Amino acid sequence: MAKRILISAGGTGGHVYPAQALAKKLKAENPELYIFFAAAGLEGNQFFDRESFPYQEVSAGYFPLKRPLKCMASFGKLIAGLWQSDRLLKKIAPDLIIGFGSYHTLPLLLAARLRKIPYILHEANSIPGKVNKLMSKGALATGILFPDARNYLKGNVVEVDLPLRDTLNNSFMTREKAIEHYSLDPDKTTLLFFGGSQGAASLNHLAIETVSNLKDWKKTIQILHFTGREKETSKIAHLYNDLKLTAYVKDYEENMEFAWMAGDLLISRSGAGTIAEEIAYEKPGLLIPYPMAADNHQERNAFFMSDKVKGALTLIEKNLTGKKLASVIISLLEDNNKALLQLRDHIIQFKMNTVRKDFCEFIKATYNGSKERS
Ligand SMILES: CC(=O)N[C@H]1[C@@H](OP(=O)(O)OP(=O)(O)OC[C@H]2O[C@@H](n3ccc(=O)[nH]c3=O)[C@H](O)[C@@H]2O)O[C@H](CO)[C@@H](O)[C@@H]1O
Repeated sequence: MAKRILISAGGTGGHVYPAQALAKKLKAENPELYIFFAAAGLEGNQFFDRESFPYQEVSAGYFPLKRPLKCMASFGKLIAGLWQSDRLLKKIAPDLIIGFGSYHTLPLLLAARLRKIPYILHEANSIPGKVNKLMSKGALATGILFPDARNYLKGNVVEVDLPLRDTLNNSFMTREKAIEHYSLDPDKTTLLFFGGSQGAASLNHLAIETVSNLKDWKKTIQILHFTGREKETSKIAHLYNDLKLTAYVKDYEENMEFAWMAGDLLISRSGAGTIAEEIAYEKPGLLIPYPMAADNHQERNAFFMSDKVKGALTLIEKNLTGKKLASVIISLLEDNNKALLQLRDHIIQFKMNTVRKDFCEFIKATYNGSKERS
């Protein structure tokens, strides 16, 4: 197996969390392994744990084709990033590079290709981003989470899992412990609201409008809400309080294992990480895709969960009001959560019928196979 691995991932939690989870898993299996992180946006990144791994910031820019000035500035950043990456690769001399997509990783992958260093990609979304589309041809392999992504990629494309943070594999966590942690009521159904790793102002607004229409259900439901927005947290907590609803509200949950265990119905964006965790924890969801996501990939992610897994419903934001969302929630909770439990059964069925390669094992097998062939 490779002795020196460089991982490139930057940006939001959806990219950085799985990259770090993979690094920790590889390192736990082989403490001798040298792992280095490099990408744009690592410095100051709230999701990247700068204590755990050596890293270097690399310049990169994105290319919004309708904004030529921005593209020109990005081109300068890309050239600078290529130069930095080339110096870094010379210094670190990795045997293998693993890229988690997005423009943050482009200079490093281009430099790897020029130096003929092998690389493996991970694509978490149903519709891959431009960098993975461009770079998949020269990759040893690309691991995908959603089957549809295959249609956009070249080379060896294999379905794998999304590495989850080790805290999410806590087998000692129970619903009782999690409910107690938030001082919630074990007999109520918990609606879990959050808007991805960065929060979503429109989802926060919708949550308020929705629960205002659920007043008659306050003996049955309670709310767990991570706003992602410091400024909005206390206002939202007060509103739930005024509605006399049992609720726990905070900006951001670092220990999502509590949230996933305490939640009974997820109401969130449809980022890849959210869906992977939703399946892992067998939690039915109401998924409201972020309408501005590149190529509308969140909508395709959500459709996978609602149409293939049948463990969630996809609700399109532009057609959605709090009243409508409340009526969907009620339809799931009627008859002692009958429809909610059906959604959960579908997730369990899906898990039983789906075997996914572990991305960590896949990397080792792919790298070793390539060495034997060369
Ligand atoms: C706006 C946008 O383009 N978002 C993208 C971004 O989403 P985003 O960064 O929101 O990522 P995901 O939905 O993939 O994952 C969210 C992660 O944040 C964690 N979490 C969330 C709230 C909280 O309080 N605490 C916490 O730890 C969740 O447990 C999960 O691990 O990357 C994803 C993976 O490429 C894409 O699918 C999304 O489309």
